[in-house]
Amino acid sequence: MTVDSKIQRRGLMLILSSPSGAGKTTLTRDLIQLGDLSLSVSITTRPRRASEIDGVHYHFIGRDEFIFQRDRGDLLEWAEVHGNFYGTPRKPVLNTLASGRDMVFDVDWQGTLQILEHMRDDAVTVFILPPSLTELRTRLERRAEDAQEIINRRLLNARDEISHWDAYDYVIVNDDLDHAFKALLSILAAERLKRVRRDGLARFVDGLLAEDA
Ligand SMILES: Nc1nc2c(ncn2[C@@H]2O[C@H](COP(=O)(O)OP(=O)(O)O)[C@@H](O)[C@H]2O)c(=O)[nH]1
Ligand SMILES: Nc1ncnc2c1ncn2[C@@H]1O[C@H](COP(=O)(O)OP(=O)(O)O)[C@@H](O)[C@H]1O
Repeated sequence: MTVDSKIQRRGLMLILSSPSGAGKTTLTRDLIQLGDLSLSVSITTRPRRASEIDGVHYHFIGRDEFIFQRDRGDLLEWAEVHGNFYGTPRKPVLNTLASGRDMVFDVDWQGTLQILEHMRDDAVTVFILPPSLTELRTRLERRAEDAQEIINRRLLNARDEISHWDAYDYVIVNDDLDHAFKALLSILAAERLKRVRRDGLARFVDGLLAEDA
């Protein structure tokens, strides 16, 4: 471990948004496999897809339970997307960031704006664009996880989601997956080095200046 990498800092919130099918879940999965970021597991009222595991991809809950948790103030943010409720449990986020570990969030533009309102300094926002809407349809159909009617609804919502692209710090066009992933890693690497995040820097510099060299 280098001296630089040992300087203490608070965890950051890497927030990814995109229209459905642009590749957020794939990019998030690849990031988590690196092992040094945690995924914020949302609660949702959406039915589970065949490939999804309860508690890993989402916590799948009923509408009444969602409203109960929301009204009790358990959520950092929440939104209704494609007719379902989604929300980010607050406690795991605050604990993880305080421990210095970074977190990845897959939330829509409404959730992103709510997080920015309260936690701007911790957040890094990235919008993922598809190379074209035709390719977006192809990806949703090839993924084959949703009924045609649900795919159509997601495509209809895509223009609205995309219209919020300019609220984000970074934008990546996910044409080639490898290229998009590398771009994401560059963003993460640079953001981890930001002076304002590194609480331990002042102490390190004090130590440097006090040295009797
Ligand atoms: N605001 C908010 N949006 C979420 C949350 N979890 C997921 N979403 C968004 O909900 C939308 C639908 O997600 P999902 O049902 O997994 O479908 P997919 O995007 O087609 O894989 C996406 O835009 C997600 O980013 C959350 O906790 N809060
Ligand atoms: N760059 C890419 N080129 C081709 N297919 C991709 C690319 N990125 C993702 N996909 C595929 O597109 C589909 C939708 O991706 P997914 O990550 O589920 O999107 P989202 O989470 O944004 O809805 C998946 O089948 C995924 O394997």
